[in-house]
Amino acid sequence: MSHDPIDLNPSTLVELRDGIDAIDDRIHDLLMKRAELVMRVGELKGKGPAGTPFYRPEREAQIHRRLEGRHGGPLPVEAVHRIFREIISASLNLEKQLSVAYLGPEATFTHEAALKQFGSAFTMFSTRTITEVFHEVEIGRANFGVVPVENSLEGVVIHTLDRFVRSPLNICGEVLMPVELNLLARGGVLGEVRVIYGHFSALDQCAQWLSHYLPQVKRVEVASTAEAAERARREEGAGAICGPFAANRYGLVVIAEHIEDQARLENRFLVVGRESPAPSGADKTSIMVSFLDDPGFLHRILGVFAERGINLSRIESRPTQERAWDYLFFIDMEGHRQDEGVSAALEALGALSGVSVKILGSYPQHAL
Ligand SMILES: O=C(O)C(=O)C[C@]1(C(=O)O)C=C[C@@H](O)C=C1
Repeated sequence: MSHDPIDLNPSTLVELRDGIDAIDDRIHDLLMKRAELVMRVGELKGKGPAGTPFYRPEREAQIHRRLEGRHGGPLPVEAVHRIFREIISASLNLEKQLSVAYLGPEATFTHEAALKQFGSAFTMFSTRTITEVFHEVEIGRANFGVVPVENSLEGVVIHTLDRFVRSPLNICGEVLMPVELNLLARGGVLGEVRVIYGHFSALDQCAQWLSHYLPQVKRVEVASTAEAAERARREEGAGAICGPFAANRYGLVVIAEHIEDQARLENRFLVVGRESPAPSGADKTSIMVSFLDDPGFLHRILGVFAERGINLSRIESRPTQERAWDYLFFIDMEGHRQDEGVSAALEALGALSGVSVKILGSYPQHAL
């Protein structure tokens, strides 16, 4: 492809728009060329052994990290990530059509996380519970599932951890999303709000703001932020605490932005599936460990990682659901199970008598 150089210093509106048209033509041509290459990648995968994965989160993470590394210019890097998310999503759709189940209803934070991970070319459907997300993937009705696992204020989502105990699925990815909570309603006037609907954690996260600005207004707990938005859409004088994503979907007006009491809240979600991503260069590994209720055992387990200089990013304990007072530990560490240090630590852990280890997955650290 040879092109005329694009004039970056035009002076009139017509010339500026001519320049934009010329650039759009090139972007369009290049997108089609990229799609042709991706289709050839898809053909190679199709000829590979049965079960060769089409979705390659480690490769996608590398693409995003590489772009971030070369980024410069007026567009924010988040916009670049969003654009490439969609390019990759549409490209993968040429290789294979894949589906994703997420904890619904529509317009929840988990839905937003699923779109952030997979883009909009995937077939997506919601389920009512976390267990159903796992089930849909386990029986093959969805290729992947997205579930919440951690909220930086409320802590861990126990249903998700508990479900891993009896699920054959792997963790294939994580999505981190800053929490933005807004007050929404059909009309945009604070003084007209008579009742506020919200998920219990959203109400909790905004408690100070609500007490200060709307001390007399009744707060009603509902099952999800999406349900709160639905109620606010139907009821006169009702407000809902939701993210901006729900505001668009339910046609509500934002009355107040960022009403969360604590800045920089973050939610973490997991992608579950049957595939095991290859190393991406910056990965995490999650495991589940159970051991005899013996003094010093936890110390020995943690020692296995400390001796090898492996950084643990999270440790969470849960009752085993089998015997009272027996505990399971969920441990996240930096590195991929194929990395030398992590693989040696996992081997040493498995060799400790009285310890059983289940590897839940190695996956790229959140890239965007
Ligand atoms: O590199 C691959 O394996 C591809 O299929 C190409 C591509 C892309 O568009 O760049 C598409 C989907 C994969 O999840 C990763 C990357």
